Amino acid sequence: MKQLDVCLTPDLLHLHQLNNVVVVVADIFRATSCMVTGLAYGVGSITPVATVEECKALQEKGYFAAAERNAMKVEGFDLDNSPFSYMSERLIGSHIAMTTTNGTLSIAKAKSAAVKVLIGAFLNLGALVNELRSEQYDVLVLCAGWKGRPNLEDTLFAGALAEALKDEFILVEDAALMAQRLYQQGRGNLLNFVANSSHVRRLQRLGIQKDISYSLQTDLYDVVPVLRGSRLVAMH
Ligand SMILES: O=C(O)[C@H](CS(=O)(=O)O)OP(=O)(O)O
Repeated sequence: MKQLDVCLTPDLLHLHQLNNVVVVVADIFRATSCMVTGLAYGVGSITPVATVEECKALQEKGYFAAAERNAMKVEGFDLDNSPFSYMSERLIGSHIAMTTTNGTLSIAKAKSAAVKVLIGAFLNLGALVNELRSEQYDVLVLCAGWKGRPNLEDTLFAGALAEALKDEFILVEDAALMAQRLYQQGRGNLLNFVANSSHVRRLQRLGIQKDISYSLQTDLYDVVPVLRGSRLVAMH
């Protein structure tokens, strides 16, 4: 039987074997919610990069560029890290370069070794579950966390995936069981469950409220972003 494991933060990724593993990167607030939204709204591709400098270089080549650090847009870039910014008509068919504090760094860490990198959010949970059911490989959910620390919302998402796939995948390690049990506890009201979390408090301090409830909605979109070369594109 296939195995599903959870890496609670990218700083623990060195403990995981990624050969023949599909990695699902999750950064609920807000990078992977942006990626799913953008591709659902018709963005052509999103190139995740780890640094602001790499993002700038792609902007100079004609990409729309999204650069965020500590939840704020970096000066000189076109887009911030709000999913609502990815709903614009001007982005349909466009190529976006994106760097964020935690999410794109996690993708950069996973991409060299994984057999495939997929992007997960509550927004595309059902589509992702269907995709993973037909995968022949083990799955690792990589939670982006916050600057090397685990966080509640990404772990909840990992738990939602573990719960949905529990008949097809064995949950071998305690991190997967912890995530699953956390989700079982919180699923009745995700918004309430994350209310005092560090990321929610940080976003609220900056007046960013609507992204929180938006990103906790389940199954809004049928799109599964997959990394092809350096670009994330919609899988089907
Ligand atoms: O913009 C975000 O929500 C975060 C920034 S921080 O974690 O609040 O500093 O970036 P992300 O890479 O999407 O976690």
